[in-house]
Amino acid sequence: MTRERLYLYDTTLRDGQQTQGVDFSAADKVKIARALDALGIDYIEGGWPGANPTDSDFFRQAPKLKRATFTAFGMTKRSGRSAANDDVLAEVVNAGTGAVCLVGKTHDYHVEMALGISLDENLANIRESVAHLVAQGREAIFDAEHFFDGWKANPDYALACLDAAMEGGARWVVLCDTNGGTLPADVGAITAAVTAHIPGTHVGIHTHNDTENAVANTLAAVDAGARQIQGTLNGLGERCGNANLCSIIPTLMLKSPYRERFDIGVSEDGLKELRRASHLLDEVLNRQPDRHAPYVGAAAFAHKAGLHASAIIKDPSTYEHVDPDMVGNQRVIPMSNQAGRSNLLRRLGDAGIEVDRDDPRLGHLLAAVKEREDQGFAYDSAEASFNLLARRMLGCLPVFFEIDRYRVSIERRYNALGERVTASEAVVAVHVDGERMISASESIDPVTHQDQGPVNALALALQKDLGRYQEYIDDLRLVDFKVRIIGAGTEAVTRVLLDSSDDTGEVWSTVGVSANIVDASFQALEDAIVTKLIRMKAPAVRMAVHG
Ligand SMILES: CC(=O)SCCNC(=O)CCNC(=O)[C@H](O)C(C)(C)COP(=O)(O)OP(=O)(O)OC[C@H]1O[C@@H](n2cnc3c(N)ncnc32)[C@H](O)[C@@H]1OP(=O)(O)O
Ligand SMILES: CC(=O)C(=O)O
Repeated sequence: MTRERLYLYDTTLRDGQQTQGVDFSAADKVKIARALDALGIDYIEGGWPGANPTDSDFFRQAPKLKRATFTAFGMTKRSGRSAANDDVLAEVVNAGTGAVCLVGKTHDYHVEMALGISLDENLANIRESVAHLVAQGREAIFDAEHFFDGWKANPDYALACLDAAMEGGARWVVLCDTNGGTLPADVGAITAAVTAHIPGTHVGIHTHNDTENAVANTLAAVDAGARQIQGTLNGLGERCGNANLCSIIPTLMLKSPYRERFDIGVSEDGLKELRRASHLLDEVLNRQPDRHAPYVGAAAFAHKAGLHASAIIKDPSTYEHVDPDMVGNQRVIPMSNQAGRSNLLRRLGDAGIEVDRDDPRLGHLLAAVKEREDQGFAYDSAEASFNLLARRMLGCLPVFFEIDRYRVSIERRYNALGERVTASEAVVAVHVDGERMISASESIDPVTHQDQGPVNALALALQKDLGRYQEYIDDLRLVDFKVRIIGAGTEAVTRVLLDSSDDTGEVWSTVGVSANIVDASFQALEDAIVTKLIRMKAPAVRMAVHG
């Protein structure tokens, strides 16, 4: 079978920017465009030049892309003027990109209701706008807005809009499920009808995720002949999002029948960078990555149940649909009350702790994990705390410092401007190899001068002076903090999960459980610091007492 080329078109910087709460700066866009280019995306849509100052700025300082075609987005010309005299279109064309994508109406109702023009006038606007791009030497792409709904209402007219774009010289006509309500069988049937009329090598697909079917709809369109795929990183996009390229790309490369039939611009090495690109977007948006995202999520290859872990150790394919390494991800065998001995052994091996399968201490550790999970600890999320517990029970936990006591105070008062404010202070006393050190800290944000709360004050105090260990923890940062009340009434306890990081960019999670939220936080904090010291191979004062 001869292989065919599928083209990937990324609209993170345009449709992704239409997500509520997303507001890229021009610098953010440059960073994301570079990552997409490195990944092997064919077209990178940068935004709508002229629509807002950020997009205009971004196109002015457009990044030099190595292989992707940089694309500007706009709309077809308005009626009553020529394409050359339409000021909105002019700004789009003047951005000087190799390709230009214009959205145009293809649903007869929208033409008459939203644009208020005749159906023929709309066809002429599409044809002339596309021809104008081609006359300027640009690759022209036509985004056929509301195409599937339009087809259901009036297929002849929807198709006539595509024909008008093709007559104007469009390289691609892209079928858009703008409202995201079409289901895969309809997308497949309608796309097949289109590709029977216009060769699929000119047909693209743009789907929205309003029924959680954006990826399935995209694949249905490819099955029916579409050869350009529009989508976004992490499925960002208007309302519920667009088709997620982080799911589509590995599916095309690793799954039958796509891997046997198609080539895309992403190489095997590029595929390993997908997870990084996904996380880069989260970083830009200051969002926690979705742990359960297919292929790229931290839990995408996490095997919690004992039966799964036992078989995984014998052959990973027993519970994995692809090798995590191929998408730059890794297998995780978390510890939890679902775990058996196999989970435990695997997890210990990952942490560099070698134990014989028949070692009786394994049974004690397993029982301890299950008992502590019953109390509220969550070791499947807090791998670092699991490692510390295991080390303690197996007699290989280094002791660096010991907490003597801590104290936290919170005050609410009125400042000099008469505003109600809070102030948190903490004092921590630690012993390091016989030397007692006391540190105090208050928790004030240096920029906003706002109180950052008692846990932050404790963290600052604990990290302020650890004597000879101070140099090892200078780059330690707390990056996320989650609090959950477990149980109810007088039995309720607080669980705190803390994510920490350092200059390596790696993140580790720790957990604390107590009836007191500050104490639960302090436990998680102490585990985070001990983990950092172990990671840094800091010399221990001694080993913890076994068991
Ligand atoms: C399906 C999609 O997601 S397409 C992408 C949508 N993205 C955006 O809208 C974000 C960027 N848009 C904008 O910043 C603004 O809408 C602008 C700058 C483009 C236009 O702003 P304004 O001139 O103030 O118009 P406004 O946004 O109020 O309305 C859109 C106008 O475009 C017209 N229009 C809509 N689609 C088209 C089209 N395909 N071809 C021609 N005209 C169109 C509408 O009829 C309306 O005109 P009217 O005000 O005469 O009724
Ligand atoms: C063009 C586009 O974003 C849509 O129709 O959804």
